[in-house]
Amino acid sequence: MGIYLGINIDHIATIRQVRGTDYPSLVEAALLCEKSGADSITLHLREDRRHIQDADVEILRGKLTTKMNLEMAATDEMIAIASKIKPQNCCLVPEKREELTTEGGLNVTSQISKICDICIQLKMSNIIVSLFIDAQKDQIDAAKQCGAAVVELHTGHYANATNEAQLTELERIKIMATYARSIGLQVNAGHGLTLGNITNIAKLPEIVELNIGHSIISRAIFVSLGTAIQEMKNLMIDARQ
Ligand SMILES: CC(=O)[C@@H](O)[C@H](O)COP(=O)(O)O
Ligand SMILES: NCC(=O)COP(=O)(O)O
Repeated sequence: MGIYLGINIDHIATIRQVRGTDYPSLVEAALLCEKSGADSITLHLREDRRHIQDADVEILRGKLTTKMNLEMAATDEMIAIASKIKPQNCCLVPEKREELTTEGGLNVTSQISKICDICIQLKMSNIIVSLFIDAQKDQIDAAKQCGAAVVELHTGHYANATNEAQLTELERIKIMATYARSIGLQVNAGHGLTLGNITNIAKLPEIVELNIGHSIISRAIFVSLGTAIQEMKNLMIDARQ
C-alpha cells in the first residue's frame, strides 16, 4: 500500500512572524509543496498564534488543491474556527503555552466525554477527525471510543531517542500501529521525523500518512523546498518497497 506525505508549513510562518513581514508567502509555499509531491498540507493554529494566523487558514482553504489538515487544541475557540473554515481534516493536539514544540500526545483517556463531543461537532461539518496521541493502547482505545476516524501517533520520543532506546520506541509504535489498525482506525504518524530516522517508520505497513515539517523546511535552506520534499518522499516510497 502507498504512503502519503503531509507537509507541515508552520515553520515557514515562523520565519514570517519573527519579523512581522508579509513574506515568505504561505500560499506560494503550500502550492509549491503540493506541486513537489505533498499529499496534504498541515498547519497548526496555535492558541498563542506564534506562527500560523487565522487569516492563513482562511486563505489557504480556498487555495489548496490537495487537503488541509488543521491541527488545533481541543477548545471552543478552535472548534468554532474549524466549523467555519471546514478543512478536510482536523487533528486535535495538546498545547502548552510555554512549550518549544508539542511534547507529547493528547491525553484522551482523561477527557473522553469532551473529546467525544468535539468529534461529533467536527463530524457535523464533514471534517475527518484525527487525534494526535502517544503510541499507547489506552489512548488508542479512548480515541476509538470517542469516534475519531484517525490517530496520528506521536513520533517525537522515537525521533529524540538513539540506539537501543530508539529501537524500543520503534517497536512500541509498530505494535500500537498494528493494534490501532486492527480496531478500524486509520494510522498516521509524525513529529520530529527526518531523512535520518524516516525509513524505519515508513516501513510500517499500517501507517497511511506521515506529517513532517521542521526537518524538511530546514533542509530546504540548502537544497530548495521542492527538492527537500522529493528527497523525503523518495525515502518513504523506497521504504515501502
Ligand atoms: C502537533 C505537531 O507535532 C506539530 O504541529 C508541531 O507541533 C508543529 O510545530 P510547532 O510545535 O513548532 O508548532
Ligand atoms: N503532526 C506532526 C507535524 O505536523 C510535523 O511535525 P514536525 O516535523 O514539524 O516536528
